[in-house]
Amino acid sequence: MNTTVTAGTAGVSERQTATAPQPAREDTAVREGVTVGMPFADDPKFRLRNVEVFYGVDRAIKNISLDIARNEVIAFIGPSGCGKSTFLRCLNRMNDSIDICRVKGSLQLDDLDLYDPKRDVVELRARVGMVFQKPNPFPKSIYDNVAYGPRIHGLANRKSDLDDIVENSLRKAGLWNEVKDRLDAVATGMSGGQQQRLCIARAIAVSPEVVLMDEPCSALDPIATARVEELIAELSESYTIVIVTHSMQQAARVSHRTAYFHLGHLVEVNQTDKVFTAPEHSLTESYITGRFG
Ligand SMILES: Nc1ncnc2c1ncn2[C@@H]1O[C@H](COP(=O)(O)OP(=O)(O)OP(=O)(O)O)[C@@H](O)[C@H]1O
Repeated sequence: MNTTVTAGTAGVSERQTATAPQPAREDTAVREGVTVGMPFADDPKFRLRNVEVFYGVDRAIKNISLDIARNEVIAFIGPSGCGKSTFLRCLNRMNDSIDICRVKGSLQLDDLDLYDPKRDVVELRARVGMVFQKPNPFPKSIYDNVAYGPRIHGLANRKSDLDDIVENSLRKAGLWNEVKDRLDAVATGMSGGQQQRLCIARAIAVSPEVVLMDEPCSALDPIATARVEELIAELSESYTIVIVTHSMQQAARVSHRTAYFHLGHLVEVNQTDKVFTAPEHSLTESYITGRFG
């Protein structure tokens, strides 16, 4: 990661310096729109301000402001139902498919307004790819799973170009050696871990800038999980990665910064080692020490 993250209080002051004295441990109160730690970044990939998400009349995300730096891996953690997936899905407008869902606030990817009504969502999702909890390969061949996106986005003019994209994507996903002799085999016949790496290959085949991962290892065994975690480290050299995880060990292993969500609020964002060794907010501490969750 090559972007400086900065301290700040959402909606109040974005540009306190990173070296400003840290406040004493916050009490257990959550103050709406206030996030302790380092929620902001210089020259961020995503600039998200005063984001609120409603399902009907229920407010699932409550005035959250956050920057996501270029080429960082940021982990979203927090108790079940606190809004991690809802917030993640705002980043490539996955929530659009839920009729009762409404998103408010300012959400920018570079200088692009994500929620501009004229935005081409298919194009946006090519820039901001997604890997889901359960591996979901298409019931097609391994080759066609990876070639699907480049084909619909017209990224390859010749068969040999498409072959190159498929091979490179499978290599980056750490799967090439396992599948190069059976590219025509149906993808649903692979192991769960292989299927998830195939889904990662499929996501990166369209050269996204960001990969969103919603609990990508929850259906995998420890060996397949370790492989995907290694892959996240390798991919972070080229992509910005946002990962929702229930595993604090996983957040600690793979991410640069960790964001702690609580009842729709973003309570704390800090460098991952700080979150797990010296959290600033007492709610973060309670969660990481297992007092609730
Ligand atoms: N499609 C939906 N319709 C209505 N409410 C929803 C919908 N999806 C999520 N919610 C509600 O929004 C809130 C946040 O849910 P979300 O799934 O984002 O939380 P989460 O932190 O990702 O949870 P988990 O860790 O259990 O996956 C919850 O109260 C949930 O019930």
